[in-house]
Amino acid sequence: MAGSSASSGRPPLFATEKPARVAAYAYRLFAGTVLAGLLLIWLYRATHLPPRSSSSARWWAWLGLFAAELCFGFYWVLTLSVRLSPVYRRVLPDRLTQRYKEEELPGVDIFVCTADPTLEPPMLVISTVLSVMAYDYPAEKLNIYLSDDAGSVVTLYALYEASEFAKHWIPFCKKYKVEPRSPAAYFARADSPPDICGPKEWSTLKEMHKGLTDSVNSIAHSGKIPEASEYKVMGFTQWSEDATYKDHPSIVQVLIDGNKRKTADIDGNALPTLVYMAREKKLQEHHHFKAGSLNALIRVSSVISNSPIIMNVDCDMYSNNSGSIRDALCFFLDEEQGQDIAFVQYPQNFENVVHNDIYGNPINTVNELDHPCLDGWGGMCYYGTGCFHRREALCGRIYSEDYKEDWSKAVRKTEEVDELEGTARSLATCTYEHNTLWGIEKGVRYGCPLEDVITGLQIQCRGWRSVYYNPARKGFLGMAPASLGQILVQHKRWTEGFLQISLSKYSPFLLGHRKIKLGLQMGYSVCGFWALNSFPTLYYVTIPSLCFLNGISLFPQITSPWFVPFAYVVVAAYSCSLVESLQCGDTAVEWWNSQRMWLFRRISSYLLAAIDTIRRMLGISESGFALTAKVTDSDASERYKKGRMEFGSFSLMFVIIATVALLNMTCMLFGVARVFLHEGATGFEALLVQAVLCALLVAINFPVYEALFLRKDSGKLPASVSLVSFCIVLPLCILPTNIQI
Ligand SMILES: O=c1ccn([C@@H]2O[C@H](COP(=O)(O)OP(=O)(O)O[C@H]3O[C@H](CO)[C@@H](O)[C@H](O)[C@H]3O)[C@@H](O)[C@H]2O)c(=O)[nH]1
Ligand SMILES: [Mn+2]
Repeated sequence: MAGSSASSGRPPLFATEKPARVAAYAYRLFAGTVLAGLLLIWLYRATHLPPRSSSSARWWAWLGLFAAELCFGFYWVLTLSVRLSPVYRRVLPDRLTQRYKEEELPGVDIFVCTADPTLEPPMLVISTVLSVMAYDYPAEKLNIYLSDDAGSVVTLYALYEASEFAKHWIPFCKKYKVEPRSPAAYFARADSPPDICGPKEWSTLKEMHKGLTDSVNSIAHSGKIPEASEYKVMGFTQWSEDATYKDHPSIVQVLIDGNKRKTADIDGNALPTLVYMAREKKLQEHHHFKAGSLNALIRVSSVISNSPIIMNVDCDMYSNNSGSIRDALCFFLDEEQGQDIAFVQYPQNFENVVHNDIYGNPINTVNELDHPCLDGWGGMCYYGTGCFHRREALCGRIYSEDYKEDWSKAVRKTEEVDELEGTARSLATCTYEHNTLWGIEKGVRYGCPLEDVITGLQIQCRGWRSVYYNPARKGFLGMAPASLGQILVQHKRWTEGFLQISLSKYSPFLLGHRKIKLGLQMGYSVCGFWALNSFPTLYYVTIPSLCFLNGISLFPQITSPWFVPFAYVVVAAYSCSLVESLQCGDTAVEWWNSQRMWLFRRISSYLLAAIDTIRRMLGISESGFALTAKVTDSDASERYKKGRMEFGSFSLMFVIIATVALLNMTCMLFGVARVFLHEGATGFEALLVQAVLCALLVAINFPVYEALFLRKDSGKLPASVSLVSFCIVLPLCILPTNIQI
């Protein structure tokens, strides 16, 4: 165990553990053998280049493979950074309780973001809000802010209803220590009351929650709020008829003023402060998506509560662990090791993933292996949700050793709520940031679809550290997209963001030079260069198969000693990945599914992201933020549960996927037929590796063939995609390969 707070004489509030040394050495040894295999492959490619004169197609194909293998090799070296040096954190919240009285604990501001009441239903949003309102933390110290980028009256209505329901829900949670504290998640799972709770109390609350759900859903459906007078006196009056999602004034409404204690729960206890904010939007002003709303929240909260700790979650990511605030504080408040910690990131876990998820959604290996390694290098990334920040660090402060945080500093500039709301509104106008450092040096960064990662990197480059905390009871649960199209679009946005960072002056290697460790720079680049995998992968899954069809051999014969490094690298890499996956809790089917998703993402999302990034760098296009839908229609969600991939509509990404799948099937069928007809079984000797590669690609693409030929439901691949793919595959397969290029 590292880091005892020896000099302060106080026992530490958290512990850091490293795996046994022998495991680390064994991994290094293994990595060394794979590296040796890679070097031999490169050597083989360089020394066996076919003469150009005999077959120029073979020469070109060979060169391309060499380039692809060089790329894979370098990328693999980068990925070593997320396998060496993991650390695991454990918190000791009992010590925190012993050391700090409740009134000495710091204030915490929690930000929840939503942007569209259709894609993000208000009921989902308020379930998240209620879950964070019910944290096991003194209500006077807790302030919840909801940013509604749509400026939707329906969302405010839902939040108002939630504030009423909270008066019953929070005391219930605290009295019976229920988990999780999202009422929707709780009632979906619990079918009987907690032990000491009477059935009447439980069923009354359950009914009340059902009433809330029905009323919010029906208002969301109709888009009209009830005429009843109570709603008119609130911020509802501020909506004018012509306000739209993209054009509306700033609205700040304090729904529960924790300071005034006018509003108490049914037991007479204080409730956390609850604020609704819709920042101003104008068509001609760039609003910078989520980053813009987070920065507006930082400013608005600074005049209302100004807590030294800020936590932010996406609207679909409810708190699943009521102890998370205290856990996170163990890091910040540790006298010896906490001074330079800027943020504590929790992993992203999903509530809606099914067993043997077809999209490989459980990201267990990333959560269990990659992230602890980033932490080991001193800098877990900021992933935009489920993250506790030190306000000062988020607002641009450079770390210095003599800096001491004043945890009790929360200020409230005025007692009058009207005045407060007025000041807060002026901080949420779209002109406020003109000629300021907001979005550049202050707050969350603008101009990148991955505002979170670049912001985290910048904070680390200012001398701060971050930690990763992955407790057994998950801190947060969100919604994973459950349709292929949505996943690919989401990954395209992320990949574009990562590549943009990697190719800019904010790249981890440039910005982080001498500021963060080399291992961390490489760790960032693992995702940073996702996009660059796209070209070699696309090459590897098409050219060797086409060459197989045409009888062009590109790999050593199975009897040649050069076959050994190829076989070793592939078998070693894939078995290691399978073992890791199983160790982290995935099933073998999930591993196989995630390999398929890797392939799909690389040839579609990553490829288009790379192309779009180049276009953006040339000034041809601008990056946006395609919101991920959090609702799936019921047929589609049934298909998801049955493990059917959801295609449905025409998209360029589906065309690429279908084309690669069709191409491989054609090459396999006609390639095998050609060898047998012309050369007999001995003809396979030189083509065996390609035949196996082609067969594996056919096997992994099985769901695509199903969607192309077998399925009748509305999630199959549309005929237009099949048609375009056929039109591409056909000429490719009959293209003569003996032309001199
Ligand atoms: O203009 C916008 C767009 C989005 N959001 C909010 O941002 C969050 C994330 O959007 P979502 O569509 O769910 O994107 P995801 O791809 O699921 O988000 C992941 O990736 C984002 C970066 O691309 C991070 O910001 C998120 O935290 C991370 O969960 C949601 O709460 C949205 O309401 C806004 O507030 N304003
Ligand atoms: Mn999301």
